[in-house]
Amino acid sequence: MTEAGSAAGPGADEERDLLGGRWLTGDTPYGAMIDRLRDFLDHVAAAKLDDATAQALDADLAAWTQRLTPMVADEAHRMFGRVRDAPGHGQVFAPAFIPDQMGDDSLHARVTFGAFHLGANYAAHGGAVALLFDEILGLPANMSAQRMARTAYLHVNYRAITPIDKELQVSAWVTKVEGRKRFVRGELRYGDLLCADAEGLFIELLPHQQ
Ligand SMILES: CCCCC/C=C\C/C=C\C/C=C\C/C=C\CCCC(=O)SCCNC(=O)CCNC(=O)[C@H](O)C(C)(C)COP(=O)(O)OP(=O)(O)OC[C@H]1O[C@@H](n2cnc3c(N)ncnc32)[C@H](O)[C@@H]1OP(=O)(O)O
Repeated sequence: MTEAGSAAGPGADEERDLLGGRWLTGDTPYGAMIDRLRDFLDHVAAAKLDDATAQALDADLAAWTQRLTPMVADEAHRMFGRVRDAPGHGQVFAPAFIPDQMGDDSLHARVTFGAFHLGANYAAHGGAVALLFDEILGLPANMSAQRMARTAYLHVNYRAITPIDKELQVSAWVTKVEGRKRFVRGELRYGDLLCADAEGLFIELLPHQQ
């Protein structure tokens, strides 16, 4: 594999997005690998390893790092975070959200935080919740934009513990558009319980900022 587009196979989605890259679909070998990587990170985070297991895993990871090093590509040809129908669109740093409804100015999704996103006491890390909101609010902020909109601020209110390993509901909707400015609100719920809400300002970039 030398570049993302050619490696993705016949299932690859050639459509280009606002960032100038390609979107892939989950039925590609890359999509399957990313699903496994997310699951792997949750298993690493949840496990108590003995020394022999840690050493074996370290050796395997070192071999894979070496194998991947010559495949480093420029940003437009990278695949990470570009699997349209994978949880968290294949960005395993982000919690595993699955969009159910996506309009021009709103989004409803399910999300499950795993062990990888644990803060303490089986609750999600506050930074992971903020990361989720950046992704989830950023999508409707960008859907109808001509150019990419960047986060200018993101205000998160933590209202209750956000549990891991439970399916949660997350929503985001544009509340106001003023020139290049898009104001977006979001909520994260576990059933009737409001875990967190957020407000973000996203600013559409000028041509020279892209
Ligand atoms: C699952 C399927 C997916 C399918 C998706 C398909 C398509 C979508 C494609 C792509 C979208 C992809 C992903 C989206 C997801 C996530 C998005 C994450 C985005 C980020 O994670 S991105 C990284 C973090 N982000 C930064 O790295 C920003 C650093 N920063 C800057 O790059 C500049 O700062 C910039 C450009 C923001 C503005 O700079 P600038 O020079 O262009 O504009 P300026 O400063 O003049 O501000 C203009 C007006 O905004 C007001 N204003 C500015 N800042 C304010 C603030 N903080 N508070 C209140 N007001 C503020 C001013 O007061 C003025 O207001 P006024 O016009 O009224 O005077």
